[in-house]
Amino acid sequence: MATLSEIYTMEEAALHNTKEDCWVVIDGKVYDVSAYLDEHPGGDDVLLTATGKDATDEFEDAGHSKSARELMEKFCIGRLTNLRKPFPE
Ligand code: HEM
Repeated sequence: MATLSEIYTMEEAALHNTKEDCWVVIDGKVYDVSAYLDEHPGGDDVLLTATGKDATDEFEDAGHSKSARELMEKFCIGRLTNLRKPFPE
C-alpha cells in the first residue's frame, strides 16, 4: 500500500479512472476509492463521474460531514505534485 508521501502527477492519477481502479483527487490529495465505491452513501456513479480529474468542487458541493472527511483519510494514497504549477494562476 502506498503512503501519503507518494507524489503523483494529475496525468498519472487520471489513469486510474475505472470501477476496478478508481482514484479521485480532492484538494491536492489523491484517494484510492476503489474499495469504497459500493459503500459510498452518495453512490458509485458520482465517484465514477469524479474520477480522472480534480473533484474538489464536486466533493465540496455535496456538503460532506466531518465524519466523511475523517473517513476519506483512510483512502488517501498521496498527493499531487505542484511542480507544474509553482505559482497560483
Ligand atoms: C474519499 C472520498 C469520499 C468519501 C470518504 C465520501 C463519503 C461520503 C459519506 C460518508 C457520505 C454520507 C453523508 C456525509 O456523511 O457527509 C457521502 C455523501 C455524498 N457524497 Fe461522498 N465521499 C467521497 C467522495 C465524494 C465525491 C468525489 C463526490 C462527488 C463527486 C461525492 C458525492 C457525494 C454525494 C452527492 C453525497 C450525498 C448523498 C445523499 O445525501 O444522498 N462524494 N459521501
